[in-house]
Amino acid sequence: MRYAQLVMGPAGSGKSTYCTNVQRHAEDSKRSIHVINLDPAAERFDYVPALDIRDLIQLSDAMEDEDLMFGPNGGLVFCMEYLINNIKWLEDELGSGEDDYYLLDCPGQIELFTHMNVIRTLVEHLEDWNFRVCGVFVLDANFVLENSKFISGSMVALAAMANLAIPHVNIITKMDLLSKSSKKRIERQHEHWTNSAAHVGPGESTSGNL
Ligand SMILES: Nc1nc2c(ncn2[C@@H]2O[C@H](COP(=O)(O)OP(=O)(O)OP(=O)(O)O)[C@@H](O)[C@H]2O)c(=O)[nH]1
Repeated sequence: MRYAQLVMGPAGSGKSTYCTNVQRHAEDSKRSIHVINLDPAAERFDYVPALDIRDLIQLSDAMEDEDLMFGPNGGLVFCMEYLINNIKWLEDELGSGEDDYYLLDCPGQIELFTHMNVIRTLVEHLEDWNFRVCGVFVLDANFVLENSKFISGSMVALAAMANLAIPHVNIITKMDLLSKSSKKRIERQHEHWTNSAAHVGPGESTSGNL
């Protein structure tokens, strides 16, 4: 069995930083976690990638093609579909190791996860190659401080979870940038949800205001 975390979330939410820190944490405890860059538009990241989609295709390849004439979003979707159409490249690069652990650092285009098939197809391939895949949805702490952003962030995470149908974990990043009082508010609310969820019965609902 092999393991993979599909690290997704809006642009700039902290996906690459999460991958870097998890990889470093693993190194500190003498374990090896490989990171794959799946963003064909990535310019820089601090981890050492075991694999990089840019060795297969880069966003500029799609955008500079005079026949395709893609803009940034269309170009990115084209690159991800190109990966799926050339999935043998990924299969060969991954080889057939046992107990390997990978983090897949995905692009920030949220539609890839919420209502397109491309990432779901990628997950199906990984499962065929004996991977157990978990979704890790990374969300900036600002998304949980304001009610409207909280609803939007929760809905996007939920849509990704429903579309991909794999075990799913949400992670709030940039907590260090919050004031003490904002952190306390989030902690209080989290406690409220955890307690409510523990006591809620079938057909009942839980609610709370931030
Ligand atoms: N203070 C702080 N900064 C963070 C944290 N996580 C990420 N950042 C910063 O936020 C910025 C974006 O982080 P990335 O890890 O590149 O975000 P990303 O989701 O990979 O971005 P895209 O690949 O563009 O979608 C960088 O400047 C990071 O240093 C965090 O937990 N705390």
